[in-house]
Amino acid sequence: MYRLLKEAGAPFRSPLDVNLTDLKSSVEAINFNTRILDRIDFQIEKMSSPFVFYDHESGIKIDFTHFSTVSSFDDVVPTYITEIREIFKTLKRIEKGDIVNHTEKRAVDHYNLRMSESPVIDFTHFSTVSSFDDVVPTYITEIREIFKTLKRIEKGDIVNHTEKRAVDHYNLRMSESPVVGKSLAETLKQWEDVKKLCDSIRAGELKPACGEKYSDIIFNGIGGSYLGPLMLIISAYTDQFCSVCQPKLHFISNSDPESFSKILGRVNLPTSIMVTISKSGSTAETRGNMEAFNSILEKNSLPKGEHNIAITTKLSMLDKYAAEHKFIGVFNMHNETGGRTSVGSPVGMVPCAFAGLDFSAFVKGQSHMDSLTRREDALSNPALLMAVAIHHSTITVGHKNMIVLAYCDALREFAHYLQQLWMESLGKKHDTAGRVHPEGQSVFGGVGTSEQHAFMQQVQQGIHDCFIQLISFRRRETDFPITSSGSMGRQLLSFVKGTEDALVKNKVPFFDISLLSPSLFSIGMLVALQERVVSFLAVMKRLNAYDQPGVQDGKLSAKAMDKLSLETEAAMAEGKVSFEKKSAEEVAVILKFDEVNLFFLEAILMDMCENIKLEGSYGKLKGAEMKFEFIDGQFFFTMSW
Ligand SMILES: O=P(O)(O)OC[C@H]1O[C@](O)(CO)[C@@H](O)[C@@H]1O
Repeated sequence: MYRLLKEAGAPFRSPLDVNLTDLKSSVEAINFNTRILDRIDFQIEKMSSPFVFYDHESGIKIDFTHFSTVSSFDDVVPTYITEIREIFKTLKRIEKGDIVNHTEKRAVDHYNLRMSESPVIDFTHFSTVSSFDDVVPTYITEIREIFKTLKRIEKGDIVNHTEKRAVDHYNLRMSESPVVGKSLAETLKQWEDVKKLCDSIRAGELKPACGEKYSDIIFNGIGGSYLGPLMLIISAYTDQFCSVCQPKLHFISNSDPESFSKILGRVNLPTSIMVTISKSGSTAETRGNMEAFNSILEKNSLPKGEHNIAITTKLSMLDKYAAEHKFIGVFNMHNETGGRTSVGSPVGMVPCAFAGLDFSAFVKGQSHMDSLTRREDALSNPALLMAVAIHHSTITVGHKNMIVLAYCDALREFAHYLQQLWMESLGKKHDTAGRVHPEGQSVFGGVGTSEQHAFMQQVQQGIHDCFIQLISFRRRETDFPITSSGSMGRQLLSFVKGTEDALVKNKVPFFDISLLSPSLFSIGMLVALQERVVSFLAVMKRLNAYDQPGVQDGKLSAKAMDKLSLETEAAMAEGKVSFEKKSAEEVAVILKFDEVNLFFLEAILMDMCENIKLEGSYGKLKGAEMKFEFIDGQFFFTMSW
């Protein structure tokens, strides 16, 4: 700073010859950047006000001005010099791992956990940012806005203006939350309730009418009501979860009769529970799966209540249905918890409880990361550095794609999880002022080294349209000797570093996030870090990160198709309509449809030709036959009874 000031003509002879107040006016006079002005303000505050502690790195300020029993620290501190010496000796012993809890003969490791479990993020090879010292100040206005927005979000202000809602996922894991009823303590209380029910099911204390222990849990949800739970369970058990967990766990997400039928083939229906997860309680795919499951229960004379649990918002369609049918468990989430950020709510709790996982470690990890990403000093805030690096990269080079490569099977679902978090949040047509300004970040990825043998060829040598987020863990729990690398774990490390080295040579920018181990605490930190980066990027790009109007477009069109499909079936069944070699347009006339979407109608007619005989598909058209012909580039349909 001294050098820059000298170059800019400030009248100082040496770095020591600087009076802070003079320095400030000189800086103002030469119109230097505002970040330096802020720093000087802090220094002046620190020097002129001896009762205020301010740590520039973390932004912590403690004001002792009105602690009247201490008139001056200068007088009081020396009277405790012996004790202070002892404090520092003990601090060193604690952090070295010495036994300091003598009654229980234990070391005390919470400081060590926090120190070593925090991620290390290495931006050395993020080549689009040559130096944060240069780049950060260019975004000072955006950074100010970021912290204003962060405070507004955490205070519970309405920040999702299109949906007129607050956004509460940060409050759910905040020790001291300003929003009543939403805090880490409240979340842990709800976790205890969830565990009580799930543990009694797992232990066989709560049984269905047949008297046997529940054997199978089917999680039914989509988007954020599926990706988070699956990601957590995979992080603990990889894809072996189905055979490892008791009761057995299954996931159904899509509307896919084939996979639904496979799940039904694997479970023992009289001892199964479907856990339906839906914030809105009305998502079509999820509702369809629950309806299909319940009609099979009914066919088998099994009561719905004993075989269903719901996670949803109060008074949603699902909440009312669950009350009506006396589901064995209903856990409510808040309206302000967005689907893609709901993993820290009952959406993540219930799957963790059934999988025997400690959800509290996950939210504590989130909470810890939130405190790091609240730091107002850019250089010590990991989310802010990531957001600046990514924003700068998209602006200067135009990188629109982010590849997430996690070197650990535990994170097999992580890229998929991030895809929703990032793309549903940042892929927007309008900015917050309502102007058309399409934005977005395409996210894809998977696990290294597997992807090394899949998409990495293009990344290394093909078009340069992406940057990479690499995630790896420093400590392993087990290992196996192999000759080429010494051990399997060492081979993985060689591949992480080998890939990074090749990326440097091929000039592909990346940053590397490394954590101690894939514990739930670490996964909580990772999730919270990405949530914050997304929040920050949304401010920088002036987007509402919390709505998803584009998804609504597809949902509404599918509803219109549903309506036409039902009307077509009903019209054909009424009077047993027959026709021969008719185009979709002609069929519309036969069925007396005035205005019709022919693109939809042709797809429906084609589907009838292929599936009309299938039990369960077109109930009203039982006994009808249908076929199609393709003549001169057009489809013609024939129907007979
Ligand atoms: O939990 P719900 O309400 O069923 O919604 C499922 C998913 O659908 C969306 O609303 C849109 O895809 C997501 O945001 C959400 O996670």
